Amino acid sequence: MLSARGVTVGFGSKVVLDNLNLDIYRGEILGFVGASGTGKSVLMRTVLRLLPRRSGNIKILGQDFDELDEPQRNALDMRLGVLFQQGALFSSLTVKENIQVPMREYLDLPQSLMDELAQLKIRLVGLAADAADKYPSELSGGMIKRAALARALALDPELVFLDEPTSGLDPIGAAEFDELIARLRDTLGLTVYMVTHDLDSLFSVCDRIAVLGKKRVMVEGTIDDMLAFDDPWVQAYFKGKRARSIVPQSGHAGKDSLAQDSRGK
Ligand SMILES: Nc1ncnc2c1ncn2[C@@H]1O[C@H](COP(=O)(O)OP(=O)(O)OP(=O)(O)O)[C@@H](O)[C@H]1O
Repeated sequence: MLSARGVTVGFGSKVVLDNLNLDIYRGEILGFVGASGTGKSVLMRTVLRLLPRRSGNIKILGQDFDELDEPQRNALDMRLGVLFQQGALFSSLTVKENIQVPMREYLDLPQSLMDELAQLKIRLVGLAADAADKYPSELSGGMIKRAALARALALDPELVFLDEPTSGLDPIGAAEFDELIARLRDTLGLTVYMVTHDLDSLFSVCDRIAVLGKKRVMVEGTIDDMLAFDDPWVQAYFKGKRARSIVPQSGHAGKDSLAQDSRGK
């Protein structure tokens, strides 16, 4: 679904990502972690072409944006969904209107059909029907995340990018959001790229984890791969006090067995 090779990104004299490689496979939920300021958001924005890269190439759904013309780029963009940090909803638009923004941008549909589609997405993410006409300021943090997810799903994408989707949610709200993501992956066949600091999310819903450090993906794999990886930050993150309360520290801990110990289970 995504293949990044030799990606280098910087600002002035500062190199943030250096010769980074990353793969995401169809149908998986990939958890992307790394210390604050290591470049997780920069990579996501680079993949989405919101930031330029200095070198390397990125293929999404088998296609390289650089080799596409404008209509082909739009067609590829429509197959991607994005949930930015804090939801990034337009504050002057209702939930329904926010969900319809990508529809207006890419499709030419009658208003009545867009209204029906927006209601469908609202129900899909577990919001009440009357959320449609509310403004973001009238929503709780959890509702904002769900509304933003509904907008990310507006065009039935195949690959969804989530930037810290559970940050700011209480543990129960975060667990429910994780379950929603897993259910949507199972029912819609989504592939999910999820930047997160949330250990519970990593242990309960992610199929694989990639760790960003030293300006590249240091290690990709299962929790067992993380536990076995010899790097001080990775060891501290996955074997630290908080992690120990969630994840069994012996090897061979599959995702299912991990899930039993995770938040809310
Ligand atoms: N537009 C920009 N111009 C200059 N520097 C930037 C820009 N965007 C990001 N950076 C720098 O790139 C580095 C990586 O930032 P980024 O936001 O990707 O970190 P992150 O890993 O997502 O952090 P966090 O987990 O705290 O969200 C930081 O040092 C940041 O200051």
